[in-house]
Amino acid sequence: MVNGLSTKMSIKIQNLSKVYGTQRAVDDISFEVAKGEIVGFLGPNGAGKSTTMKILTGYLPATDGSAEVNGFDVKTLPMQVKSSIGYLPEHNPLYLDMYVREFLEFAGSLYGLKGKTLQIKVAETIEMVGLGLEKHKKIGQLSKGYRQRVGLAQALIHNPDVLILDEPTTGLDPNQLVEIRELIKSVGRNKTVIFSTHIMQEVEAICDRVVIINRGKIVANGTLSELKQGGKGIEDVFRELTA
Ligand SMILES: Nc1ncnc2c1ncn2[C@@H]1O[C@H](COP(=O)(O)OP(=O)(O)OP(=O)(O)O)[C@@H](O)[C@H]1O
Repeated sequence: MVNGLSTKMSIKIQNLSKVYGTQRAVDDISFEVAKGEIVGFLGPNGAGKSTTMKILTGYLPATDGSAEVNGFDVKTLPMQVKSSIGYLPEHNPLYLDMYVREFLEFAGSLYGLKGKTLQIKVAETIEMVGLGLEKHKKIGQLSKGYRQRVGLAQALIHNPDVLILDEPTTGLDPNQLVEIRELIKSVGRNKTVIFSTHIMQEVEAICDRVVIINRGKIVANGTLSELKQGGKGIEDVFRELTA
C-alpha cells in the first residue's frame, strides 16, 4: 500500500529507449510508479527526463521498449493514455492572447467536456489552483507563477488519474515556489504524480520516492530514506550518482 491506496501500477516503463540520430538519449530504462505515489524524476541537464515524459504522454514515439499509463500502452492505446494523464510540459505553451477562463474552456473542450459540465469543471479547476482573482485576465498579463497555475489547471481540467509535470517550479520566485509545491502536494493526495525538478528541497518536501536518471540510464530508484542511508543529504547522493 502507498498513501493508503492500492499498489496497482499507474506508470510502467519497460526497457525504454529513445535514439535521436546517433544519440541514445534514453537508454534501456525501466521503472514503475504505483497508484497514489508522488515520484520525483531527477537528473542533470540533458539526462533524458523530458524525453521520457514526452514518450509517456504520447508526444514522442519510443525507439524501443514499452510505456504504460493506467494499464494502457502509449503506442497502441494513445487516446486512453491521453485521457488518463494531465501533462504540464517544460516550456508550458499557453495562448497569451486568451483569457484564463477562455483558455481553460478550450482545454476542457479538447477532452470532450461541454455545456454546463464544462463550465462547472472550469470553475472548480480555477478554484483548485488558486486562480480566482486572476481569472478575468489574459494569460499574457499574468506573472510566471500564475501562468504555471494556468498550466496546472489545463493539466487537471479533465480530472486525470496521473499527472506528469516537467519542471513545474522552474523560474518561480520563492513565494510562488512554495505555493505551487503545496498545490502539487494537495492535488497529489488522490492522484499519481511524476514530476521532474532540479530543486532538491522540493524532492524532500513533496516526494514519496525518487528516480534518478543520468545520461539516459536509471542510476537510483528508492524512497528518500533509502537513498539517504548513511546520513547523506539528497544533494550529495545526487552528485555522487551523476558526476
Ligand atoms: N528533438 C531532439 N533532437 C535531438 N536531440 C534531442 C532532442 N530532444 C532532446 N535531445 C537530446 O536528448 C538528450 C536528453 O534531453 P532531455 O530534454 O530529455 O533531457 P532533460 O533531462 O529533460 O534535460 P533538462 O534538465 O536540461 O531539461 C539531450 O542531450 C538533448 O540534447
